[in-house]
Amino acid sequence: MSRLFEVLERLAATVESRKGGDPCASYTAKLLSDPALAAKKLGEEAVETVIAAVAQGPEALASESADLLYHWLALMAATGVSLDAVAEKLEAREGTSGHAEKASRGG
Ligand SMILES: N=c1c2ncn([C@@H]3O[C@H](COP(=O)(O)OP(=O)(O)OP(=O)(O)O)[C@@H](O)[C@H]3O)c2ncn1[C@@H]1O[C@H](COP(=O)(O)O)[C@@H](O)[C@H]1O
Repeated sequence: MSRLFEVLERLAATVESRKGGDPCASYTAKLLSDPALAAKKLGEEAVETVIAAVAQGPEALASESADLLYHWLALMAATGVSLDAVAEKLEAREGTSGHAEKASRGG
């Protein structure tokens, strides 16, 4: 697991470094310059991940998951949502069962 986090940390830094870059030279810069495009691409990658999970097997799922995580990092950077803000949300949920949280909303 720590290998994934190390890769994600490097990738997040690379994504940040593309801010203000040339969209013709960098696909990441293209996503960062257009949050709607970044959101659309994330949606596509999410669907492709689901298809891989239900119909294509572990290798495809790993590959689509990598696409998904890259595009998610790009969307966060494109919209200015810090990774710390996401971490804060996850931390606040630690120890709370999803069932209990849903019940507290009357679900
Ligand atoms: N991890 C990735 C990564 N994963 C996927 N992709 C790109 O995401 C795109 C995915 O689009 P699709 O699957 O829809 O394929 P497509 O049909 O060719 O794309 P579209 O024409 O629809 O945009 C492809 O162009 C992939 O190459 C990535 N592009 C970049 N990175 C990382 O970002 C770094 C910086 O990249 P640049 O900003 O392009 O220099 C790279 O060194 C990598 O580490």
